[in-house]
Amino acid sequence: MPFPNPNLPYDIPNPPHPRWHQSTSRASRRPSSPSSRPSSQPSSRRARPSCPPPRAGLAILNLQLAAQRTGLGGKTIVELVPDPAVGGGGGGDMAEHGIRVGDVVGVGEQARGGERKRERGEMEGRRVGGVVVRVGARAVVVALDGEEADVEGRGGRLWLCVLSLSPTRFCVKLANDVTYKRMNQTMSKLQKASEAEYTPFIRVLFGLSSPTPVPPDNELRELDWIDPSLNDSQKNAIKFAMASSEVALIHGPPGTGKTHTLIELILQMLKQNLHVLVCGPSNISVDNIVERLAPHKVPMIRLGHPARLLPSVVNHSLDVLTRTSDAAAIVQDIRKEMDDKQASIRKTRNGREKRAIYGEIKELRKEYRERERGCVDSLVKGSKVVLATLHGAGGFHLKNRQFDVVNIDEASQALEAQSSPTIKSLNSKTKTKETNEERDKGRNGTGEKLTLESTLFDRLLALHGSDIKRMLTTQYRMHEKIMAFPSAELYESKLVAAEAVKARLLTDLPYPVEETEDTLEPLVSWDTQGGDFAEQIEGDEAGEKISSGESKSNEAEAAVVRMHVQKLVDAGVKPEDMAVVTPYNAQLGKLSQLLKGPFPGIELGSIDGFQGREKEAVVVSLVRSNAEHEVGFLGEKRRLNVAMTRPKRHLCVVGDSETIGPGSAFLKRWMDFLEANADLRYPALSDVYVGD
Ligand SMILES: Nc1ncnc2c1ncn2[C@@H]1O[C@H](COP(=O)(O)OP(=O)(O)OP(=O)(O)O)[C@@H](O)[C@H]1O
Repeated sequence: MPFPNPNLPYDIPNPPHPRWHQSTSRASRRPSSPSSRPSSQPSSRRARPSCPPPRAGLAILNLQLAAQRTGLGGKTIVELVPDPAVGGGGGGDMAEHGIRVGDVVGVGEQARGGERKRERGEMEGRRVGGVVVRVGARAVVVALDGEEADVEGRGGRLWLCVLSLSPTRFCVKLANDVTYKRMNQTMSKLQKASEAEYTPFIRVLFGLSSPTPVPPDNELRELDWIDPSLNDSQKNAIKFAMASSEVALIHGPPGTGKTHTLIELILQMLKQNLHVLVCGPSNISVDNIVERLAPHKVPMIRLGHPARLLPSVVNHSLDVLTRTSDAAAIVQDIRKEMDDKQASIRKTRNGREKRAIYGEIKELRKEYRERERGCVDSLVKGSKVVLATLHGAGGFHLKNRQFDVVNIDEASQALEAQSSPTIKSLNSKTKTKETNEERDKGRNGTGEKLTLESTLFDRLLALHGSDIKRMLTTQYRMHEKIMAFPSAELYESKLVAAEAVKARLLTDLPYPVEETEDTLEPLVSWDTQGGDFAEQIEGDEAGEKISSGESKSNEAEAAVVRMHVQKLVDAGVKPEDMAVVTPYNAQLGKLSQLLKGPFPGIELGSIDGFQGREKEAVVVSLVRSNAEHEVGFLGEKRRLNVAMTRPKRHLCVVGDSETIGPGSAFLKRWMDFLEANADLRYPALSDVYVGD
C-alpha cells in the first residue's frame, strides 16, 4: 500500500476467543518460514509463550474439496474437508485451527514436497481469495471472491490460510485490499471531477458554498417524539439534524446515547417518508443499529457479506432476503441449475466435457447476476432504510441509487475516503454522528485537498465551524469522578453525568459487594514510580514481533493488576463485570497468563478492541516505565480517552507517573489529576510477589 493504514492498530490485539491458538498445522512449522524457525530463546522463555498475534501462522493444510455451490452474487461456495488420505485418514474432525467465520482467507493448491521454490511461489500466487462463511468440526466453508473463481479442477490437495481476521472478532477493522482500492479510486474520481459536475450538496462538502442557515435552537420545530425519555441535548440534536438542509454533525462523547439518538432520528425521518441510507465504518457499528431498529419493525435491508454480520441481523441481510422474499423465486431456480452443473463437473474426467460445462456455468452466472440485480433492486427500493458499511455502500448494489438522507455513524472514525464513495453521487443531506473521541481541531484547514488520513467529520467542522454541530451532553455510563478528567480535557467540561449514574459505586451493584477501600472508591491509581516496575521489550519470542516495532510488557505491573483484581473479587465483584485493558499486545499476553485461570469471565482487551464497550470496573495497565520517559502509544489522546471512559463505577489506573507525566502536556495533566483526585497508592514489589 502506498499509504499508511490508519485503521490498523499499531499493536494488534489478541482475540478474546479462549480457544485461540496458533495453527498446529505443519504450515506453521515449515522450516522455510522464518517466523517458524526454532527459537533461539532459552527454553525457559519458550516454555511460557504469551498469546500470539492473531495473524501469525493461521493455516490449514491437506484439505480437499467436498462440495461446491452457488451463493449470493453468483459467488462460488466451497466446502473444504480434511483429506482422509492424510493424518490417519478417516475423514474425521479437523485439528483446532483458530479460523473463524468472517476471516478473509486464501485457498490454493498445496505445494508437494518435490516442488521447487519457484513453483511453490507460483502456486501461492494462484491462491483464490474468499471469506469463511461456516466453520464446522469437519469442514470449513468459504465463499470465493470474484465471479469466475473456483478452486476445482486442479486435482491436488488444497490449503487455506488467513489473510486478515474477521472484523467481528474485535471492534477494530483490519486491512483489506478491496477497501483501500475502492477508497483510492473514489479519491481520484473526486479530484478529477470538474466544478460544474458538483451538486449543491457536494459544494457544501467541499466548502465551496455555506450550508443553508438553520433557525436558532429555540425556534426549531417541535417533533412528536417516539421515545419521549430522550434528554434535552438529544432532542435538540435531532431537531437540528431534521432542520438542516445539507449537513449536520452530532458529537456524542462516551455513553451519551449516540445510538439511542440516531435510532430516534432515523424513525423521525421515516415519519417524513424519507428514503434513508445508514452507514458506519465497521460491520459491528452497522449491526448495532440494525439490532436497535429491529424492534420498531422498520422495513430495512442490511447489505454486506452474511458471514460478517452478527447472527441477530442476518435475517435482514440481502442474502437471506433474496432467498425468502417474493422476488427471490426467480433467482432460486437458476441457482439450482448452476449447482447441478457444478456437481456434474466433478463427475466427469473428460477435459472437453468439463470445459463445456464451465462454459454453460459462465452463461448461467451472467443470467443469474442479471436476475439477481433485478431482485436486489426491488428489495432496496422497497426498504425504507438501507444499512451498510461505508465501504459496502460504495459497492455495486447501490450504484446510481439515490437517497434522501445519509446517516453516518461513528463518523469520527470514518476516514473521509471511506465516506466519499457513499456520498459522492448522492444529492442528499448527510447527518454524521461522532463517536467518543475528542476532536482534533483545526487539523484540516479550509480548502485542503482530500487526504486518506482525514475524517469527513473533521473536515466539515473545519470548513463550516461549530454552527453545524450539536453535542450530546448527558452521559449514562460513568461515575462523576471517572467522567471529570475526560470531560474537562476533551469535551470543554460540558459533560453531565445522569442522576442515575453519577454516584453509583460497586457496592450498589445488584448483588452483594462488601464495602472496602476499593469498592467504595470510583477512582484508584497505583503509581509504580521509582524504577522497580520497569518495562520489558518483547518481540523476540515466536510470533510476537509486529511490523511497527517491538511490543512492550511489564511483568511487575501485571502483578499489581492481579493484586487489584483479586481485592475486588474478594469483596464480591464478579470477574465478568470487570475488564483489564492495555495498549500493548505483549502486556495483554502477560495479563492473560496471569488472570485467565484464577478469574474466568474477566475480559481482557487491547484499548482498540474495547472501543464502544463498558464494564462496571476497568483496570488500565499503562506498561511504560523507563528512564528515558518514552511513552509510545500513550501519547495518543484518543486511545487513552477510550480506555478511561469504559468503566461505569470503578476505574483503576496502573502506571509509572514519573515516566508517563513528562510524555506530553496531556499526560502531565492526567497524572496531576490522578494525584489530586484518585485514591493514590504506591505498590512495593514485595506486595505483589508475596506468595509467588
Ligand atoms: N435519554 C436517555 N435516558 C435514559 N437512558 C439513556 C438515554 N439515552 C441513552 N441512554 C442509555 O445510555 C446508555 C448508552 O446509550 P448508547 O449506547 O446509545 O450510547 P452511545 O453514546 O452510543 O455509547 P458508546 O459511548 O458506547 O458509543 C444505554 O444504556 C442507553 O439506554
